[in-house]
Amino acid sequence: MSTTVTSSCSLIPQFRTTNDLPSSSASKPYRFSSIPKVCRIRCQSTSTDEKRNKSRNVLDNASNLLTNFLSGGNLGNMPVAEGAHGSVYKLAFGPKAFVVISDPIVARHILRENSFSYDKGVLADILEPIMGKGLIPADLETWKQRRRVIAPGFHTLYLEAMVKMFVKCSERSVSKLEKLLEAKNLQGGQEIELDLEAEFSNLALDIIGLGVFNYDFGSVTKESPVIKAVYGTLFEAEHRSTFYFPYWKFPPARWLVPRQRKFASDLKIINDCLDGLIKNAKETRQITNYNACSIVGLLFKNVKTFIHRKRMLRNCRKGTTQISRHVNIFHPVINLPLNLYVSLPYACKLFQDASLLRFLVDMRGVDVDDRQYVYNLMKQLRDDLMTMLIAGHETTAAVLTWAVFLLAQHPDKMKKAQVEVDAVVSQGGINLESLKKLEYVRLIISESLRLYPQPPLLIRRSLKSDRLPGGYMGDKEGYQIPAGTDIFISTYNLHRSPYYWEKPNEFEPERFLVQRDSNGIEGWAGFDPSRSPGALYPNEGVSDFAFLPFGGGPRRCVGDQFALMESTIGLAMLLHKFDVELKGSPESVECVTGATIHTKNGLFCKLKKRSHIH
Ligand code: HEM
Repeated sequence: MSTTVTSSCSLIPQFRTTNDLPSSSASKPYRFSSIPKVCRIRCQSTSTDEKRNKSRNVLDNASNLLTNFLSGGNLGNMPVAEGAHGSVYKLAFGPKAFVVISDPIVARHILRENSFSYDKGVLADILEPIMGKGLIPADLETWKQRRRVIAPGFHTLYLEAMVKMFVKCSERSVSKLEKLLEAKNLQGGQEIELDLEAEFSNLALDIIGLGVFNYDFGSVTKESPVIKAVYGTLFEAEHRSTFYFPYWKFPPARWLVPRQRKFASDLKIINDCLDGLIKNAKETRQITNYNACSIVGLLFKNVKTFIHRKRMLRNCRKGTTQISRHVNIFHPVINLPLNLYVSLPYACKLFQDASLLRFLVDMRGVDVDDRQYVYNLMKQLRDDLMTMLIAGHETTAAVLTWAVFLLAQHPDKMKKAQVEVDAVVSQGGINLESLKKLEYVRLIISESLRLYPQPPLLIRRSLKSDRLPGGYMGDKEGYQIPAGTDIFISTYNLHRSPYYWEKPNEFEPERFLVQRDSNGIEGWAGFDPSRSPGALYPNEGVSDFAFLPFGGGPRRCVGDQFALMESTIGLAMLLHKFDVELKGSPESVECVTGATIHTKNGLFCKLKKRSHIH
């Protein structure tokens, strides 16, 4: 049972519904939350009755005391959450104060300008048992090493191979729906009713399994112990994020509490599966002799270019530079033979197994004589894979769910998207190139992420004292915060703020095409798509940190393009075949658990085959 704290503050998410938050129902085992109960707040009332004010003051004083005690400093002049929206405010929550940020200037400071003064705080505490030292919860030192290794994995050739896989997996999902409809037709029915959220969850799981470790969960068509274990782990993450104290940290609880025993056994199933996949990837490793390219390089250009090339290749082998850059340094015309020599073997391998695991194992190498090294490498790989499995699954499923939820309420926009999709499909189908023509579908995905960001909060903890900017309408002097301050950057508030968005609560995918000036907001550069020419999707750069679906700064999502392309393709292929209507009232479905905003009881829809499809 989840407790909802009624507050007059503007901490996200502000729900339109007054329904209770979902309990940890067994019918929805895959719901994942990585944000603790303290974030699960709804703004329901603006009542300022004296009694509540008094108790709030008591709480505020208590939280100040505790925060001072824990971090040796105080939150000084920062306003307390009381009724009004604010850029920066302090929220007394039980015996602890949290700082809530709903301002792009302050978000930019924390995420980009002073990013290395913050770590993941509460989020890391919760995720560490599951993701270990994976990128999301990792401390700064670990993160620096890991990010350098993983980010290059998302290079252009990889994304190209992924697009093909997204199409295949989406076809599998759509064909399952078609079969259901055919069966219904036999009984005289014209449409099927089903929970699209569950379908999207299966699709996203299959895609992430193939994209990250070339493992086909096949969850669209079957269940397996590994899938069950994945959902079980996510379920436990949700429990942990919403429980009052971390009892699981006491070793006996791991044996005595049945759910903790189950969690351990789920983790073991997943880890065994990952270990098997890593072992297999290691055994089938084919060392591409990238250094040999340096000899061929002598034939080309001058010595300076050669040295530069050699350095890039060395880095590439170590995994410290991006393969896309590495491929680019071989000028396509001048160095054609060299280019082919390097990229063909890699491209061939991509054809067989394009997964990130393949890339990480091939590029990093394994010194089989050093057992400790191998152990660490295995552990590191496992944490990385687990992190991406979790980070890339529920988030994408939620984006697709909300996109359909919004489209079903705007049939004109659904039609517009279908016209676009039909044109692209009739000209040869969906691929990386034709994705560029799916502009409206891409905008729909971005607008869904604006209205329903996943996660709705970014969590940080200050590692040292800092002075936050005051932000729009805040204190010009800014706000001093001590080390240890817990911070929530409320993307949900930011994405729906009337200061940065016109008609902020309306579904208007076209808004991303229009420039918006800073509206007199000092320190904010406004919204300007031309700041990121050629980008397929709007980002924090074009909005100067008013649009943060993938975070911003160095700890920005590493899988953003993967996720956006996957969602665009999944949605386009569904809309090509079906008209979708919501079953039930839209107001009754909005709900949240930490990492994703999801529906209360699934997204039940009616699917009708479109008349032009035979
Ligand atoms: C629509 C889908 C997705 C959304 C909305 C999303 C959102 C985010 C956000 C907001 C962050 C930053 C968190 C923070 O600053 O605290 C993040 C980080 C991350 N995401 Fe995603 N993500 C998505 C899909 C994916 C996918 C598909 C992958 C992997 C294949 C992925 C891997 C990661 C990783 C590894 C990080 C940590 C990056 C770092 O700290 O360096 N995400 N994601």
